[in-house]
Amino acid sequence: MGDSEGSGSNSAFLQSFIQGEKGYGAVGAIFLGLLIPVLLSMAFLGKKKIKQRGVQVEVGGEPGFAMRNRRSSELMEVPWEGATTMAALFEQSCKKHAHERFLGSRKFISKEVTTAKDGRKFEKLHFGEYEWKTYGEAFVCASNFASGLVKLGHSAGTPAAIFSESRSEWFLAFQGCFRQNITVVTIYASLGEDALIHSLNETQVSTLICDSKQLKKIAAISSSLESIKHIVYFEDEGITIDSDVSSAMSNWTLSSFAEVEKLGKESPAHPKLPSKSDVSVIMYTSGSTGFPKGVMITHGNIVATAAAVTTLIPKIGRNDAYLAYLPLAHVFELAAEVTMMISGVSIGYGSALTLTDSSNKIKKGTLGDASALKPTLMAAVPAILDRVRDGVLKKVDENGGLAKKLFSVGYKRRMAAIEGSWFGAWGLEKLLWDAIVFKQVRSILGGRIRIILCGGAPLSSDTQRFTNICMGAAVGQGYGLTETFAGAAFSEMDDLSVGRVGPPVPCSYIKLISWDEGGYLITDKPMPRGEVLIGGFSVTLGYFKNEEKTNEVYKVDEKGMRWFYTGDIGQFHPDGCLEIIDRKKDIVKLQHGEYISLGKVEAALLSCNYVESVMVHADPFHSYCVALIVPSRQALENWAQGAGIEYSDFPDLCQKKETVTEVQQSLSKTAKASRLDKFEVPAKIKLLPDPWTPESGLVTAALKLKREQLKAKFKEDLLKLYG
Ligand SMILES: Nc1ncnc2c1ncn2[C@@H]1O[C@H](COP(=O)(O)OP(=O)(O)OP(=O)(O)O)[C@@H](O)[C@H]1O
Repeated sequence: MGDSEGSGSNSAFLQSFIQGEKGYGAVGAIFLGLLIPVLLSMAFLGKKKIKQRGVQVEVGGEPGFAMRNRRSSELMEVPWEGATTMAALFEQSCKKHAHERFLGSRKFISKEVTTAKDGRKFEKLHFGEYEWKTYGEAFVCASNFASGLVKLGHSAGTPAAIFSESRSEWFLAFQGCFRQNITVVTIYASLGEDALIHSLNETQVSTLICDSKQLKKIAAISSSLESIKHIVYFEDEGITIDSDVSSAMSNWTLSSFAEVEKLGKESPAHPKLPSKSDVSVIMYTSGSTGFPKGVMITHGNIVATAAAVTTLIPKIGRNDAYLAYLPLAHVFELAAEVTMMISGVSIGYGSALTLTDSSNKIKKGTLGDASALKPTLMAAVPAILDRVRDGVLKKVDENGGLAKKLFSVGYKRRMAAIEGSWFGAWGLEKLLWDAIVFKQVRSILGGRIRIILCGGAPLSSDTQRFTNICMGAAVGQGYGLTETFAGAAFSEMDDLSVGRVGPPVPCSYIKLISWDEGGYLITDKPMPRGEVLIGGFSVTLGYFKNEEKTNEVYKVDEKGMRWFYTGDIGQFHPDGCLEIIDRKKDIVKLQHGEYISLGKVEAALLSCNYVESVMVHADPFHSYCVALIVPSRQALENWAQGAGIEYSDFPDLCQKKETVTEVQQSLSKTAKASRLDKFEVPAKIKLLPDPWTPESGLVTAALKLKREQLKAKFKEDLLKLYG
């Protein structure tokens, strides 16, 4: 009774308010207009249940806090019965999708060299449409290639190496090798001479498969290569083989991919198929922590990761097109392409330098790879997405005026919606912003991207949001290592949170163990924290010819499960998702006992407008850190112009006292906004004019810092900063 009276009087009150009994009608309507959504969203938030994505699980081995994917109580090993090896998976997938498009390459039309105002020369390429091989044709081609290798005389029991940029022949040669159970050594096309010689000799490779661009490099080191007998090269139009190259290789056979394929077609060999425990790949790590290590990956490891990841990409299938441009020698790209293959996706190859219509190597007026393919899926490492974001924001800034205002309002409205607010832009308003602002941004990547797989390094929250809003794509963040054939954690597409890498993939467990020395404990509140261990079918055999290192970081528990100790530090959220918060090797204890996490500080400083690349260095015998910075040329030159600074060239601008002060002040602001501690803000900095590229050996192919190489190259500068 009381209740009904209460509600009756309430409704009477509201009624009178709306009807304007006291003259407040319009104000009342506005008030209600605001109040109702607030009440509704409070009610909604109150009821919102956390979606459980990972489930705690009891496992063997060292005590810790372990999690599995909620989807399957048993770890997943294969995508379907009988597909236990890469060779079986390839054959079955090719049969299943025989008439679908599989591997696509763009037709080369012409090449020209242009000269910039400052005299620098640039190669510009003109490509045509994609030309495709179906799954069925790819199987025939790989089988012929395998027979060709036998006919060529490849010694059974020795590995073959692939040393090339990503392209369809890479994938075909890779699959071909498995039809004769040949282990494949993968090598980055950007690898320097010493590391190349080391990896080829260490693994005693007898057949080296490469793109024709690499032939000169190989000829130059031919006298240091101990085991090579055959070279197979992928032909490229416009590249001919010099006589010096063939004479340096006179002790070896030298054949093109097409010749080997033809050889095999003429004399087919019986397939010699592998078993799941055979080593399929020896993959060298990217080398962010020192000299690359050769990881022995079994057929079972590849199959398990691909099977698990396929279940996590909604509606993946033959209607999808995947843009492949990252190096296949990196585990993340290889795992992604095998996942695509399982699902009958078409894979179109491109390159980082020809990706968009305005890419460096694309001739003006011709289409970049993304415009030609119009992909629905692609992979990226965070550094690439950061660059896309910076590029778009710079362009918006340059345009200024109404376009900039609209972008800013649209972005804020969509951001509010994505972060769960009822007041953000949903429904029709979302469509409107997409049409007037974001459609143009999306067209850079062909306009159809629905999911971007991102992994290999931490992705900043800003960039993840930018990708969601401007690219209209969900970001599937993958966490993994070469040692676990990528498969460790993968975020789900309906999870709109940032900074996390999702629950364990269904083929692996993830366990946190306490790291007392670093102060990360599984008993920590509100979330358990500790070193990340990965156990299950994706965990590889260990390091090639390095038992000591293998025994240090791989352990088998009493139940026979293999665990890999990653050295990464993570924490588990209540929904079972993992967040990577640190890396053991990146943590330095300063003179007064504070711990500084170099990676964390670098990630924060990268959001400073002036910073293109940064390496923070901390000497344990000092109480502060210092930093090497490659500044953003355009940002610095704009500032110099505005501030009336005179300089002869960019290196001169970088060494000016005023420039260093300006960048340092800006860094302090960024550090403050990111809530860094005082000891985390670099006390001194050195500005370096030349960018760090994989070719310079200062960053990995996934664009991660190679600290040891950077420290060696800039030893004098670092000493001076501490002087
Ligand atoms: N999504 C991610 N978020 C945060 N860090 C990641 C993510 N994915 C990978 N990483 C980092 O990358 C590492 C694995 O990289 P990779 O296997 O390429 O070798 P590397 O560690 O860079 O090279 P090396 O072992 O030679 O130093 C992980 O240990 C982790 O530190």
